[in-house]
Amino acid sequence: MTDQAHIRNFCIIAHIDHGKSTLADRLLEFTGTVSKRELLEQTLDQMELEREKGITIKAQAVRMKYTAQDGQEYELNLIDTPGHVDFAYEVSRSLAACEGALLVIDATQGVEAQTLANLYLALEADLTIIPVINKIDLPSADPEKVKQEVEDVIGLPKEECILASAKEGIGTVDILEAVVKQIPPPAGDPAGPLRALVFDSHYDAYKGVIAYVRVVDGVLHAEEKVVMMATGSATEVLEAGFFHPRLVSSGELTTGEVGYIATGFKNVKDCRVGDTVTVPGALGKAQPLPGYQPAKSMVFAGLYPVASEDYPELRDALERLKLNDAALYYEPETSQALGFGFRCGFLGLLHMEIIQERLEREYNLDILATAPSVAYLVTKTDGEVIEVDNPSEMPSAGEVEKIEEPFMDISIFTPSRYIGTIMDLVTTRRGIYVDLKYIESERVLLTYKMPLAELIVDFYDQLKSRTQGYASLDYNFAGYEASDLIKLDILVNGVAVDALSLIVHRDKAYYQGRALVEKLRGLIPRQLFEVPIQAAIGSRVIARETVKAMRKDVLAKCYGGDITRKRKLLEKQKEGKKRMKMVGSVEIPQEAFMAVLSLGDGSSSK
Ligand SMILES: Nc1nc2c(ncn2[C@@H]2O[C@H](COP(=O)(O)OP(=O)(O)OP(=O)(O)O)[C@@H](O)[C@H]2O)c(=O)[nH]1
Repeated sequence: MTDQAHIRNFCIIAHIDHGKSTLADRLLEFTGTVSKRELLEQTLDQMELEREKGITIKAQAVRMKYTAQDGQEYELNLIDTPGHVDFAYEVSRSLAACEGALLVIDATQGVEAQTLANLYLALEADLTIIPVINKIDLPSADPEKVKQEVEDVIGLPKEECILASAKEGIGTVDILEAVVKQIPPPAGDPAGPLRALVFDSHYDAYKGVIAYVRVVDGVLHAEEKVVMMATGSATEVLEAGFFHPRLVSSGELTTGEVGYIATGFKNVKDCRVGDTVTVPGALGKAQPLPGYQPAKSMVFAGLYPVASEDYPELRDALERLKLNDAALYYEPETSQALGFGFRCGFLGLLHMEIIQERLEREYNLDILATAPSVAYLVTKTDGEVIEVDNPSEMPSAGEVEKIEEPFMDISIFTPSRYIGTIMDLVTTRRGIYVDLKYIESERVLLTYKMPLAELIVDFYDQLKSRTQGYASLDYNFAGYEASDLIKLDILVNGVAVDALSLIVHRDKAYYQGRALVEKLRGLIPRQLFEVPIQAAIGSRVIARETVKAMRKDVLAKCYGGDITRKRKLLEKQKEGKKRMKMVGSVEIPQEAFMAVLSLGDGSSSK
């Protein structure tokens, strides 16, 4: 047990790639928590996918012992926060478990969109901020310029910046000393009723749900009965302890400490991020810790097995993923075109991508995904308000009074030479200009309001390509607003394909309809007969293209001679078929369902 005066709880926040994980590794190594060799096995980012994508998805916590220059030993808890905006709520809960944050800024890049986004979250959580300018070993590092940015943009005195190289271990001691001296110790009530904040949780096949907790008041003991204040779920703590960096069972966690409890719950939904752990006796007396929010899906898509007999496997896989991911939402859905599948809700596009990849890689499933959609609020003429997250379920125009869609506040950091092309991009995406602020002579912060539906259709890729990768983006939900939206149907061979319907702005409907049928003509393979592809609003066809009938047998090319070539060709064809769906009498490939994602903007400058 450590008294609160000798505990420091902190996290590292940074823009992607500014060196958060490398700095964490250096701190763990310097304090002897892990050896260099163990570090190679990557301790903080555990999931394979995280490593490959180079991002941190799940927050975790590690305890270190550090003897400071004042001769005293401190317990330092480093809480790792997810780095992507899709997981902003999880970030905010991890921050709520800390008293301070190291704000890492790349000395060659300066302040970026997520540096500020994370900083604001940290300030909201009332954390002490220690600015660290990292990568000063690089020849292109310009620490003086970045210091000035810290003063001008972030508002912290530039003298407070610690210069560091996480790669070479420069500045490590300065950082640890600053953590001890500047970050306040926890100030909970040791005698009060138990209150512990769940800032992350995951499902473990042997121990059930493991919750990562910060004890705010009181003491948490193993074998004690506990209750979750928000969900009401009750259980007995099977084990309590901390990460060092592997699980160390310690029997209890005292006031101010960070660690884990094995809850025995079978599903993370019993033990949600943001919930408060307490003891049954304190219910009604102790207030829940502030900030609990159920996860809210922002992006929706249909997931269908390519082979319909895989449906039960897909259901089981989603069920298992959900055990570990309270933010994943799904329900059965039937599409005329695609058969039986699931409507899924995700926190954002990255979340969706991760789930899709896990289904394919860990569960070996071939999945067909429909284009992502947002949730629309539709007021019908009879006054009823419904939520529609699947374009094919949009009521017909005659029944609709108004449609509201989610808008986001977006901020873009960019060198000023790209202002023109970004403005152009954002405007074609129905963005509304809010502000332009010079960060320094050649860098600006642009803010806009923009529909989420426009953001999820390759906006980020467009932004990156138009700015040679220099711009950085951050966004937050702003609220629902009414827009002039209509449903665009796509007919293949005279049949409306429900999974290809989309909701578009009236002004863009004609352009998007044209672009989509043109694109589909290139994607839908030739059949034995001619296939018309049409875009329609209600019963009015606004665009048409035709896929010509197939003329030659593909094998004709081989002159009937070389059998191995023939076999190769057939195999290649089979491969190409993997992600095809028969819709009526026409085969439609996966790419067709995603075609809407790469339609471009109808703007000239690319
Ligand atoms: N030269 C140099 N490279 C560094 C330093 N710190 C980190 N890097 C490199 O920068 C890259 C990104 O570092 P990470 O620690 O993975 O960055 P991160 O902020 O954790 O990234 P995310 O997990 O994606 O948020 C890696 O290739 C590191 O090796 C440094 O001090 N000097």
